[in-house]
Amino acid sequence: MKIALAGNPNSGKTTLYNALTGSNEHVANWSGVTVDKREATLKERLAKDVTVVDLPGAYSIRPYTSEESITRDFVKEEGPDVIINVVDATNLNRSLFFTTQLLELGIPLVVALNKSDLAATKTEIDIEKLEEELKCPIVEIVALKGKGLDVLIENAKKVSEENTQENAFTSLATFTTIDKQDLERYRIVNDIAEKVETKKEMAKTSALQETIDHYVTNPFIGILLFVGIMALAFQLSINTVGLFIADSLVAFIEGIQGSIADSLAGAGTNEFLSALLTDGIIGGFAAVIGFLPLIMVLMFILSLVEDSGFLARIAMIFDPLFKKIGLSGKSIIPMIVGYGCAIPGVMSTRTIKNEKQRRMTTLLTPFVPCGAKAPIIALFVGAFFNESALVFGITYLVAFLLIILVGLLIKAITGADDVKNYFIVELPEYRLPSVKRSFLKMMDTGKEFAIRAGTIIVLANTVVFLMGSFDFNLRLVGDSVDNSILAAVASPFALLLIPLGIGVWQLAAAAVTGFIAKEEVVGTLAVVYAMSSAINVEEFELTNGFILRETMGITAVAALAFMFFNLFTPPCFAAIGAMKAELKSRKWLVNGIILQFGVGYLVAMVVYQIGTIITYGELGEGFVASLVILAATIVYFSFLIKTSKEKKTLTYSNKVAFEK
Ligand SMILES: Nc1nc2c(ncn2[C@@H]2O[C@H](COP(=O)(O)OP(=O)(O)OP(=O)(O)O)[C@@H](O)[C@H]2O)c(=O)[nH]1
Ligand SMILES: [Mg+2]
Repeated sequence: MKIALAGNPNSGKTTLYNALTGSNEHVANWSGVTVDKREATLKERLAKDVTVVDLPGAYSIRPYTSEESITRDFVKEEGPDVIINVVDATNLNRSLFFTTQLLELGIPLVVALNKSDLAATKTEIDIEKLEEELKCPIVEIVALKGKGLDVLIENAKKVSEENTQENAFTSLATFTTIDKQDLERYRIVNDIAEKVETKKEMAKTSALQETIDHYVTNPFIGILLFVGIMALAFQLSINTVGLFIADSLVAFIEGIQGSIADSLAGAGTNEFLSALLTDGIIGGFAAVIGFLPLIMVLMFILSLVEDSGFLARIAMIFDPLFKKIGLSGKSIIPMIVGYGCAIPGVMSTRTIKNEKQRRMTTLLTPFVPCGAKAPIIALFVGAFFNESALVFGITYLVAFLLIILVGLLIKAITGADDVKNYFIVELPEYRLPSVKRSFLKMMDTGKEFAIRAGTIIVLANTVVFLMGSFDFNLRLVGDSVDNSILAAVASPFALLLIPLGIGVWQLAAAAVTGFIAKEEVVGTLAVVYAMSSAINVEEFELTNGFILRETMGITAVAALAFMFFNLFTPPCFAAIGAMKAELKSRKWLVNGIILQFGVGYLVAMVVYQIGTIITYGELGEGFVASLVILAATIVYFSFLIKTSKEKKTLTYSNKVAFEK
């Protein structure tokens, strides 16, 4: 037997799916989380040989977005034996529109009235009456707590065996146009909802929520809170809890590293080989994995914040700005997802139906610093700044501001569409975040991070170590690393980075390898400076990471520039692959990558040059070159914007001529 879970976005389908099958698919407090279908076997305890399919949320059987069509295609073409229509009981009226459409398919259907825990405080739904109206069984459940699942599955089995699903809404078929049919459907659904539902007076909690929202959605307070929370998250992850765990972890790995080095030396192993193993492979791995506890604690806190509904408020604050750049509030969701990893973030742009908005969002999402970029931020703010927590919070804010500015730029270049943005961000309710779910998410991110550190990163570190150990004649370079292949390959890139204050081949090599995976920036630094110990968490407690500062020989302002360069140039190759899949246009992909490069480079350059003048009262390196680059960029973009305007007027006059 195959059961399909269908219903409106955010109704709790995936929560139910996880509860029914024991899976751990991503659930979040907003619409459009699931963008593809998923299948798993029902827990044996409930019934044997049953497959459950989780589908993306849909408002209507006639799809508006590509993931909604996944839902339609599945229920129409693959014909599940039963549909469980997950209905958010706090939103009955809106949900029934889709329910009536599902009933028309004639597939056995059970309505799972979900979130009945929340609904209890707000409305009262007469279940029997509703069953009569819809002519299908209705089961109250709380997916979150796994309540009512037995009854739900029992009913699903029963309707599937009877297989006599009636369509209670045959009258609708007589309407000739879709629009008229939809209007009539709204009317019918409204009637039903009125008959079966008694709304309670606004509960105290809702009133409190409104008061809170009044303050939190004030841009000034909201953004301040956001920076504060990020700073606190940093403080907790790097200075207390995360540091404590990281300390033991790194000490453990270094212990292993030491004893391997000793035994290799004892066995008289080739010096180069033992260095490759201990400094290159284990050292680089340790440098990256040392950040694991930090990332995990950070993800745990962010996941709590996300679950509480607060992140959606931050999105709200940016909504008017987003509308100004021709995006809608919907574009915010991919960006919130993107703080974990840009790949699912970019993938969730699928929920945006307007093509231009979808493409813009795809290009803007990677500007959000993902989890893999967090070690870079932590390393540099930790080593170079006294107020590291604050700088950490501000970095995320800079990312958001950059998104707005780059959005404006894209809009200016591609020309504004005349799309009206009716979309309103649905503000999920505040609630106590689930520690368990945040914990699971943290473990998930941690696992991913550890796997990457153990595979891609180890591989990349090995290559970097080898390139750094040999010259082109394949002779060991020993201490004169400047003669190595790595130095030779990275030096041309370093030239380009001079106006950014980071024209050092080691840093260039780190930035380039960052495209394999952003953690590798840290990994490469550890290998090229043979300083896994400088990245060792203990050093964060030292006077501002003096060692790191001295080894790199760059100023704090240049460190900031290096960090921004790595954060805001294009994401890793895997994320670029995701961008390619969602953009579905070579032109957008190529120009998009050029744009991301330009932006990351310019931001870093401007920060370095202006920062150097302000902080040290002198001109930065490559000052003249930077002026030339800036001027050239301005000319280039003005040209792009101008030609786009001309093209627009051209098409317009063509059209007028045609109409004449
Ligand atoms: N209070 C309460 N919250 C629930 C319940 N079931 C789900 N939720 C919450 O509702 C939100 C949405 O849950 P999801 O399972 O992601 O919803 P979905 O229907 O899969 O959403 P899309 O994938 O976007 O279509 C999450 O914050 C859940 O924790 C429930 O029974 N009670
Ligand atoms: Mg889902």
